[in-house]
Amino acid sequence: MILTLTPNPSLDLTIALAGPLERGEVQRAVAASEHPGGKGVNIVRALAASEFDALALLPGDPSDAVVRALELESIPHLSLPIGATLRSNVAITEPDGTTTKVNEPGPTLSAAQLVGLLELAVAKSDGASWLVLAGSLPPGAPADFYAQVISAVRTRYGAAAPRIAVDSSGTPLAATVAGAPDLLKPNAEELAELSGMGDGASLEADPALAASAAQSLVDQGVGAVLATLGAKGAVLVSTAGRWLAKAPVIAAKSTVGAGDSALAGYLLSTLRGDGPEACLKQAVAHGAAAASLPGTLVPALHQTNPSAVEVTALAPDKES
Ligand SMILES: O=P(O)(O)OC[C@@]1(O)O[C@H](CO)[C@@H](O)[C@@H]1O
Repeated sequence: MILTLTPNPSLDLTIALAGPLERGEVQRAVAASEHPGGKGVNIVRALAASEFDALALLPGDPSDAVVRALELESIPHLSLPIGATLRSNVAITEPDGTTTKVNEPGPTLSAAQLVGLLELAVAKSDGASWLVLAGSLPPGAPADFYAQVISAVRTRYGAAAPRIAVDSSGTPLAATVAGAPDLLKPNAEELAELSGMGDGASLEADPALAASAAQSLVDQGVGAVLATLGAKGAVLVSTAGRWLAKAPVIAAKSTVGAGDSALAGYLLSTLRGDGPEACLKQAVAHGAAAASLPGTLVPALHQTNPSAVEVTALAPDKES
């Protein structure tokens, strides 16, 4: 089973425009859709669509729109009541696939509620294959909240602990590196910030540089880094090697949730017992399929085409 923890989930509203976004103008939308979101929620939506056993843990009252949407869509979840309304995030998509995202901060969680979420993650980790710590942290959470969860789960289960993946950003992501998670899934910008090498644009343009940046995290004890590089594809770096997967050419409709789908594809591929190259292929196939769907729709396995993804091994850095 794949377990995800999303401390700051959202109701994702996607608004599609008929033309480019014009700042300061009134524009008419041609379509709008709403889905329960947050990175870990999207990962479970993608896994459930492919009938993989997955469970999303999140804060949220039974009456909250996010929790009700999860019920309605039959997405496996367990929510911890917090007595506050979860956030709404907005994505505006243009016909060429350009997506502008505005995310609310989310409700403040008390120390007791955060302990409740951490304890829920520890309890539900029993027998799980993966635990994914996903998304931003809500106001009130300490920056090392994910690091605390990693430590608590490993203390509780030792060698039987699930493998731990982190899909976050900024300080909450950086604070997990010392805890040696099994997998990090940064995008180019997050990888640049985390490694101190280049910037988002330069890592997307130069996958070898992205691989070097990922290597610097593996050298610090991270099990593997799956770095998504937008339309360029993704690189996977671990002690076993480094690979680049080129993304197939697609007509992008909305990139929201593409990275989450890529991680879902990678995780389900590990559960099939695939090797690193096949896992990377499935990740990029899932990400591409998600980007070609409108809004935050996530693909099922049968909607992905891993055979269209080309994977090549990358040479190690000269000094490593
Ligand atoms: O504000 P965060 O937690 O970093 O990201 C939240 C979010 O943008 O991530 C998902 C897409 O990856 C969306 O479902 C959601 O709105």
